Amino acid sequence: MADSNLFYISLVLLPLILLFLLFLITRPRPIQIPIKKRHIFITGGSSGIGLALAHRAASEGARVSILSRSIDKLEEAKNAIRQSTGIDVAIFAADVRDFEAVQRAVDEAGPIDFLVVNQGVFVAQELEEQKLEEVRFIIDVNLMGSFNMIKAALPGMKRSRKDRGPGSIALMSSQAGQVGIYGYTAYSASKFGLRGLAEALQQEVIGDNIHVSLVFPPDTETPGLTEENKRKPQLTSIIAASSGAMKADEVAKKALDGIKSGSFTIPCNSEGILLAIATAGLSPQRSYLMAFVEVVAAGILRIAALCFQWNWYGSIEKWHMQKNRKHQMPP
Ligand SMILES: NC(=O)C1=CN([C@@H]2O[C@H](COP(=O)(O)OP(=O)(O)OC[C@H]3O[C@@H](n4cnc5c(N)ncnc54)[C@H](OP(=O)(O)O)[C@@H]3O)[C@@H](O)[C@H]2O)C=CC1
Ligand SMILES: CCCCCCCCCCCCCCCC(=O)[C@@H](N)CO
Repeated sequence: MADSNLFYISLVLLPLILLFLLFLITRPRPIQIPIKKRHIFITGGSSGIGLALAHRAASEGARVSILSRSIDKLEEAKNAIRQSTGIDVAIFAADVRDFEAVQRAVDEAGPIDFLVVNQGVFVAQELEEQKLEEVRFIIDVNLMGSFNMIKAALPGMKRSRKDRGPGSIALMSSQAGQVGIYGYTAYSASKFGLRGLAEALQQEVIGDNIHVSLVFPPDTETPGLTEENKRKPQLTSIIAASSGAMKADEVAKKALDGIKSGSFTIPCNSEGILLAIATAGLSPQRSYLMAFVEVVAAGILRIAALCFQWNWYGSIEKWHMQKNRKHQMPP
């Protein structure tokens, strides 16, 4: 009798002790970063997720700047935001691959509170088919372009922190930046790269009251995705369908809410939450409740991950078999 009481007490007590321990040790500490009347600078803000973010930030009362290459698309975005919110955003035409151009834009835009590094290009193709030039292009825009943006904006962001309160640097990764996917060798490499950048950067800028976020969207309905879908390996589509597609505005809402609460990892849909827990690794975690979930679910999610791999390798095998059968067919 006494034994079974002890069993039930520890069943409740042990998780509570773990919860309390995690409450004590999770770092960095929780934070809220207000957005009203503060300056948000969004790269790739003329289309898709970036444009949806600009809309949202403007309607929440932020001062918004957007940067991308095409001035026509920027003007169009500016008009669309003015029509729906009555607010004027500042536009900057620059290629993130050009550091001097990026620096000029940042200087002209004034002190930044929220930097959202969202520009990105994606062409899904097997590495054997993909030209090295295209690999380089993807890495240059997605990864080196992000370095250029952060290098240009960081000194000003640091300087203005004392009078302006906490700041944020958010990077737009992808679920293909949490797990490698067929057809995304270059793209996944560029997005995995952002994670290393973000984890290291957070340690470097925490002392300046700057908080780093990484957003991991699934397939999202944007002009970029429409373009990508025109030539996408079948297996890429099959595997990526493991995670449900979203609308740009839904991703923008998740992203902005996560950024305002200083979350390091920002998943966007329910598969994304599973992925975030399964790939938590050594990423910082501000929420002791999420840390608790990560600890308790680690084993079972590893099993889930292995099931996904089992399913994906099954699809790959089936695809090869069908291809071979076609080849063997008599003319
Ligand atoms: N849509 C999706 O399925 C998903 C997208 N993502 C990521 O979200 C981000 C946004 O994607 P999405 O909205 O779909 O993309 P879009 O193609 O719709 O928009 C991309 C934006 O980036 C700008 N851009 C592209 N290259 C450069 C460059 N060299 N310098 C400056 N700006 C540039 C584009 O403008 P311009 O061409 O005029 O320069 C445009 O404003 C990307 O980082 C992408 O990898 C992540 C997961 C899923
Ligand atoms: C353990 C639990 C696992 C949970 C489910 C895993 C599902 C993974 C699906 C990955 C989809 C990747 C889409 C990339 C979208 C993108 O970035 C492109 N559209 C280019 O823009």
